[in-house]
Amino acid sequence: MRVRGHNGARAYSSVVSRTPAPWPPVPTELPEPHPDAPAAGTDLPPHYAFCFGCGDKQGDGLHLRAKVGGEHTIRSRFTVTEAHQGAPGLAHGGLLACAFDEALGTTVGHLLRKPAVTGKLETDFLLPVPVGTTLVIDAHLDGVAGRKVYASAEGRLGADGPVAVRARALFVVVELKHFLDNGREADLRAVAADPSLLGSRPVELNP
Ligand SMILES: CCCCC/C=C\C/C=C\C/C=C\C/C=C\CCCC(=O)SCCNC(=O)CCNC(=O)[C@H](O)C(C)(C)COP(=O)(O)OP(=O)(O)OC[C@H]1O[C@@H](n2cnc3c(N)ncnc32)[C@H](O)[C@@H]1OP(=O)(O)O
Repeated sequence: MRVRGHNGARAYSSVVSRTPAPWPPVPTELPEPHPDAPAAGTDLPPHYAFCFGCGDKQGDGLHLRAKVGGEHTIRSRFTVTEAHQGAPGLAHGGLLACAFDEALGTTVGHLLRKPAVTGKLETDFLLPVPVGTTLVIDAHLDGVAGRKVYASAEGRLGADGPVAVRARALFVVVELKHFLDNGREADLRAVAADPSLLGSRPVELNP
């Protein structure tokens, strides 16, 4: 059914339907884990100390912590603090989306051992997430089609709580050049001077 948006633009109601589209949207393969992929049970280090999602050097960041689950899964935890509010006592939806971007990106990066960036991220917010909650996010690598990598996740209010947020994303594998060409020079130099700022990297970064 066709509907009109508030600005008169023509749109399809299916765009905002709760009925999920097929996923992954294209034929994919599920690769064997990379030989250097961390084993089940491994606690993963922050991938970049200044990352808003996982970095130790971002005071009000999300401080997501991730642990490898099965061959294609990673479990992340994120505790919502006062700094993450959107409404009184409730997490901001954009920050929840950030947590899923991080959890999904960590899953793709660590299991495939390739640099990839988010091309598309969809989120379904099912329940409000109160300050003080630890969101437990189980992310799954769903399939690979060339450079395109599909992953999905659900987040619970505590390990055994109800599902509050679901997300799925397309990541696109890129060369390291992507970061070197586009990153701010001062930050690239800081990483070159102190490689420990990058907790995980497939190759040496030497700008
Ligand atoms: C510093 C080194 C780090 C290395 C680390 C590596 C491993 C270490 C382990 C772990 C890492 C751990 C954790 C990571 C944690 C968190 C991750 C957060 C990730 C982010 O937060 S990252 C920031 C936000 N992100 C961006 O900043 C991207 C901006 N963007 C671009 O840079 C380009 O846009 C790009 C590169 C995406 C594509 O550009 P491009 O020119 O290379 O390729 P192209 O356009 O041809 O797309 C190729 C195919 O993807 C399809 N495609 C693309 N976009 C699509 C869309 N939106 N919807 C549907 N399909 C799409 C095309 O349709 C085509 O499909 P097809 O091949 O079938 O035609």
